[in-house]
Amino acid sequence: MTNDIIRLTQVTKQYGQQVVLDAVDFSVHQGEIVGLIGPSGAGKSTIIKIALGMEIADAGQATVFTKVMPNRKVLGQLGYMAQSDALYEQLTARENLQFFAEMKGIPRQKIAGEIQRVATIVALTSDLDKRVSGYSGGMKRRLSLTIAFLGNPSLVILDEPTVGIDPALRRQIWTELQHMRDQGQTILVTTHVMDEAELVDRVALLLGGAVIANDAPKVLEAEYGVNSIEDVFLKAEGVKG
Ligand SMILES: Nc1ncnc2c1ncn2[C@@H]1O[C@H](COP(=O)(O)OP(=O)(O)OP(=O)(O)O)[C@@H](O)[C@H]1O
Repeated sequence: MTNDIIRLTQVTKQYGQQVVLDAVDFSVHQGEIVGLIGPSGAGKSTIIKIALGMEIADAGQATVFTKVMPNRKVLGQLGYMAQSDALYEQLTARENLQFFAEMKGIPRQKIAGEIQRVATIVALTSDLDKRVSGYSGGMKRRLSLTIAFLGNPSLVILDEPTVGIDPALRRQIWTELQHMRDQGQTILVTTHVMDEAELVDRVALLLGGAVIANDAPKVLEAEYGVNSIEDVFLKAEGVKG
């Protein structure tokens, strides 16, 4: 389909004897929030890394914006937040943001305003001039999130973005993600927080190396005869296990 922003076709990935992804088909369409869920070790980060071209599939193919990955040109159009923070600890948050904004090619005269905009989303404006080494874990997650938002990329990929973030701010971040989606941006997010999985447009459940369910939360709940995505997850795991 032409509006596939991410498309994995028959992707297989093996580490040693362990088959993590087994001929997975998975796509994310323009202007939707897709939540990728699954038990720890199911291969969620591996899907993301293959989509980004950071890992190479043993078989199958990943495309982003119809370009076969890895492809450097595509990277400028997306924002990525990894599961572990990759920040310059000895610099302030503002200096980190300045560095990443320049890397992304944001025009110099727009950088200060852009830093203010993304810091406001995660309530970091009053801490921007502190060194990252003095940041708490949650503050570092929030800073990583702002880096992914810099420049309003058309595709945002977030690996466990709200770990260590308190409930009020978590809600604010989800409101922002939905706003971005309404503006036409595309978002892929992994989460262990099942309440968050209720907020996405489509949930993909990864289990046993395959995407075993892939639909709107309410559709999946009806299909499984339960009232929450948490129960879909538990029921699916129970059936597989
Ligand atoms: N570089 C690697 N070398 C060997 N095994 C790996 C490597 N990367 C991932 N794996 C294995 O692949 C499996 C899937 O890992 P992955 O990080 O994709 O899972 P996940 O679903 O993101 O887990 P979590 O929710 O705990 O973050 C795990 O069993 C992991 O140990």
